[in-house]
Amino acid sequence: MPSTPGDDSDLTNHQRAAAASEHGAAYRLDYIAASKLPTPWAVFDIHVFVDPATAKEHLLLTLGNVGDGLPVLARVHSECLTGDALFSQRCDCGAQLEAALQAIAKQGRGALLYLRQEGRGIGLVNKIRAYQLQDQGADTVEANERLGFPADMRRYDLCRPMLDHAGIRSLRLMTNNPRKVAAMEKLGIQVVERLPLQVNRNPYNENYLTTKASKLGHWLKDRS
Ligand SMILES: Nc1nc2c(ncn2[C@@H]2O[C@H](COP(=O)(O)OP(=O)(O)OP(=O)(O)O)[C@@H](O)[C@H]2O)c(=O)[nH]1
Ligand SMILES: [Zn+2]
Repeated sequence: MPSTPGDDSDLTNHQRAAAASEHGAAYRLDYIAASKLPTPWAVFDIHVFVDPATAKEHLLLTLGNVGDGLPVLARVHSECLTGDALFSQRCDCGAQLEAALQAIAKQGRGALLYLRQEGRGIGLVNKIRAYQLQDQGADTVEANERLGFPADMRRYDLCRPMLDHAGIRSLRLMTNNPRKVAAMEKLGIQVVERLPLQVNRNPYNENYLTTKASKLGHWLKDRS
């Protein structure tokens, strides 16, 4: 298992988080603070939480009254520094983030959970290592496996304290990932509707998206 200083991923975080929620106990996140987050599309409320098991910060953006018991238009988004902040076209993350915030703004009500689970949980350093293997011909799943990681190491039980904090019990979830829908339902969060979020298919992410559909089970149509 590769491990370097600054490698924030990985089995260590995963094991710490798993230990923290052992025996079916509710996952614990500490709520720290909230403020306003003006974006080009709406002024969101931003809430920051810290995971005491991993010291990772996780964010919840809300818009409007989401604690009224009605289903909430929502996106559960895993961190992708390259896509979300650096405009990478290797994946669809940045475009999905923007589209989700725009959809919530249009609705005037909704929530976005920004989970610091970079690289499907393997961390930034290992994601770039995985990209290097992909440059040599591996697909996104094979690259993870060659590095000694499972295809997807993310966990979603940390969503529950964030949703509880906002009083959210049911979702209209924007995702193409069946694991996210199943994970929410396992947490006791009802998914009343699953909304596809297919944006920015391009020559650089064509293979990545095809592999997501064939190996990770994503609901993706050929064209977006
Ligand atoms: N290990 C690895 N992670 C990647 C790669 N490309 C993108 N990622 C990560 O994959 C994750 C994508 O997360 P989400 O945007 O929540 O997407 P998803 O779970 O595929 O499902 P959707 O809800 O349909 O978007 C992020 O953590 C990215 O950093 C890759 O090639 N290898
Ligand atoms: Zn990405």
